[in-house]
Amino acid sequence: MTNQNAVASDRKSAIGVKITVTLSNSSFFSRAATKALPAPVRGGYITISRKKVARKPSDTEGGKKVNAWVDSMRDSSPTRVKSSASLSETAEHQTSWITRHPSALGNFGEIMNATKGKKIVMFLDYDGTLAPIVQDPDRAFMTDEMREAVRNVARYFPTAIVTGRCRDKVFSFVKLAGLYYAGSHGMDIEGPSKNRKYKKGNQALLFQPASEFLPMIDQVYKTLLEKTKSIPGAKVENNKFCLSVHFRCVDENSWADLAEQVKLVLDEYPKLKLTQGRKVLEIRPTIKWDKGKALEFLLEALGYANSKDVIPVYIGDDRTDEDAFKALRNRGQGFGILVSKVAKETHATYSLQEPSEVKDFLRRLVQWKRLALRQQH
Ligand SMILES: O=P(O)(O)OC[C@H]1O[C@H](O[C@H]2O[C@H](CO)[C@@H](O)[C@H](O)[C@H]2O)[C@H](O)[C@@H](O)[C@@H]1O
Repeated sequence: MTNQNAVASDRKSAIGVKITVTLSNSSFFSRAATKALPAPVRGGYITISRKKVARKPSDTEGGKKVNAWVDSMRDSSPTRVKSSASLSETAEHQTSWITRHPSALGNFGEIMNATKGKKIVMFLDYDGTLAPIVQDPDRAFMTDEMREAVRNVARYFPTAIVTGRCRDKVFSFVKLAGLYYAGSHGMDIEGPSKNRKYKKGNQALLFQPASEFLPMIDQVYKTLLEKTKSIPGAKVENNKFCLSVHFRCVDENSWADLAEQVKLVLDEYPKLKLTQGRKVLEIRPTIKWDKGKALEFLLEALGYANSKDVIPVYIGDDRTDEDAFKALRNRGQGFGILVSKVAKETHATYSLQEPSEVKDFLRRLVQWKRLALRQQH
């Protein structure tokens, strides 16, 4: 592991004064998976159906790549059940999936029994988890009730928002101080510092392992805006250390064209890579950093890197959240909860159907904690 340096800054934020952290050979970077993993799970999502959609000619490597992105994006956005899958097969599949990934609400007692005497640390994805998926990414607001649930959870448990979004943007949605915010898929982490290693007076933690990529990301953002402006519905979002190219409002027949434009731009930047989310292609630096690494980093910053008494709980809905679910499996500690109504291959242990169930889960967690505290006194 090379050093991960962030630039010192004295810019004030809602959370406090930021400081730089320099991590060198931190144990969590090199920790091998020591605990047995459950049955291997392949990444990605189960394809429920197919729809005819315009494809690029696939006789070139580039064409194949574009087709693969488009197919994969459709597979990762299984919003429609198609006639090709018989209803009974689908129902059977769903039942078997829910048996493997039972409801975190239905199994709340079992989960809480496993956490007894241990410190819960909460990790929450934003889009599709705290806020429902909507057409316009700029209007993906969380409800006041959800905000209240998160505020209460954070009163009792260290809580982090881990998102692909720009950190400032997600803060403007969540509007809660005292939490950790890991934006740009964990490439921009800020929050209160508990670990003395990271603490200097009242200063907070700031960790930006991809800061050297900022000028490149800005350049690509401008190029992508230009190259995609003629495709109706296409939207490019600047998430500071990464970019999102949105397909949600683009006609499916133009998906291949949009993907092709992204590919042509990306071809010029070998230090950037592409990942996929829900009707979105995400461009990010090739550094080995993701939501799983962010989770490990935050546990270390909280002083729990090697603790046996910590239960990290990660709730997320997207493919990029799988890195965090995997990190928990590798630690043999805590559990992931996938937010999904449909069967998806996942490393998460439990499931919840939608953000309103996430809110119910968070509320029950707070009630349980309050009861436990009352019983202690
Ligand atoms: O890590 P997350 O918090 O889940 O962020 C992932 C991406 O979420 C946003 O896009 C998604 O939500 C939008 C609003 O509901 C929706 O319109 C879009 O189709 C989804 O992909 C966000 O806009 C992206 O920048 C994030 O990368």
